[in-house]
Amino acid sequence: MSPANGNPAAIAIRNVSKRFGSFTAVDNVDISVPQGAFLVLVGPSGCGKSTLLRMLAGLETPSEGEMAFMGRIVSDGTRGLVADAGARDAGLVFQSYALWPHMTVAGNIEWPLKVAKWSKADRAARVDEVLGLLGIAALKERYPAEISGGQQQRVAIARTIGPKPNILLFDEPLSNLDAKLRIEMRSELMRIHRATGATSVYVTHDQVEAMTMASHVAVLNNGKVEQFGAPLELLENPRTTFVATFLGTPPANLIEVNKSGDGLVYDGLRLADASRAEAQDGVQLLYRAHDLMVGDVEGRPTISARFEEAAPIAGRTMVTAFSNGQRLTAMADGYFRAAIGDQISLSFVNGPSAVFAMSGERIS
Ligand SMILES: Nc1ncnc2c1ncn2[C@@H]1O[C@H](COP(=O)(O)OP(=O)(O)OP(=O)(O)O)[C@@H](O)[C@H]1O
Repeated sequence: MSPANGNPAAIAIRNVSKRFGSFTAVDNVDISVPQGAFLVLVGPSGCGKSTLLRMLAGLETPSEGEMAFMGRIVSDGTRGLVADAGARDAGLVFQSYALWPHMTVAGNIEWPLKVAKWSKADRAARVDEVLGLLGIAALKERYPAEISGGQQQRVAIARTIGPKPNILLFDEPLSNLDAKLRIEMRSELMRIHRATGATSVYVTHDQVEAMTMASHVAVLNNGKVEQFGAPLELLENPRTTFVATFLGTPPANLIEVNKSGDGLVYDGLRLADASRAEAQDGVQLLYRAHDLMVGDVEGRPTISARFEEAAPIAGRTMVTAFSNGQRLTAMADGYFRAAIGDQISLSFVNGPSAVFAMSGERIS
């Protein structure tokens, strides 16, 4: 449906909450994305992402708030209104493929087109088109039991995009695939998203998936949106410690420090200027892994830590070590090895990239 005037958001979620009894699974979520956006809902298990997606799909009714696609209300909690799946113009891909076992690949893809009353000729042309788009034309006459898990997932995606929905909804669609296939399918999905021109919403607990695929990311925690924005904006400008430590690879370090004189001090070591903490006495400093280097660096604060593990990444090494019971992630140039339990030096080569109150809110 075309917008009446201006450019309404392809998807607008307005103050939506969902309660199950006295439990609030989705808490006053308010986000909008433009047409063609790839919105990723990311967060730990139980944070409410699937419930939010199920409301977008029309499988759950909001307890409060409303959802609009292209300016048209599709769910309204106050009135208990939920437009059915057909009227929403949205297609859903689950993590389980749920193909119809008694139908061939072509039959599976054709079925929703039959339901939507496409002509026979149009159906045949569209089935061939999406088979080509997903690179599975050779599997056309096979049955689901005769193809691999990765191929089944492609068929499920082909079946969903067949009727050309304006909105594509994905619920952890890659979680059943092995690591290599998952990376391949990530780029495939992006290609399909662009080729269809649809607006996509994608649920995952995998922050790497979120950062690689998204045009917009909503980080959810306990049913609330902790932060919403472009992936790099969230990485460079996290508003809370939750966002700062949930996003980013390798994981970031949060170091608790206290004010002492004009400095912020960790274990007797001055790490930053006290002015960074404003009026607070104790704060948390954020250091990305590359801000903490293995070894002594002249003129930089250095601590001793107990070596735990080393993982080579692109010619460098990600090192995990413990200091005062705290897990730290640092980088070493080239390949680095030590015996578990060895004491190693870690240097803070850069200042903290952010300062947070003990409550988790950003200060500076
Ligand atoms: N039908 C239901 N009745 C009661 N509680 C529910 C229902 N559906 C979900 N919940 C609860 O709501 C919360 C959010 O669930 P949801 O499935 O949306 O989380 P999620 O972020 O998708 O988690 P996961 O990554 O584990 O799938 C959970 O605590 C869950 O137990």
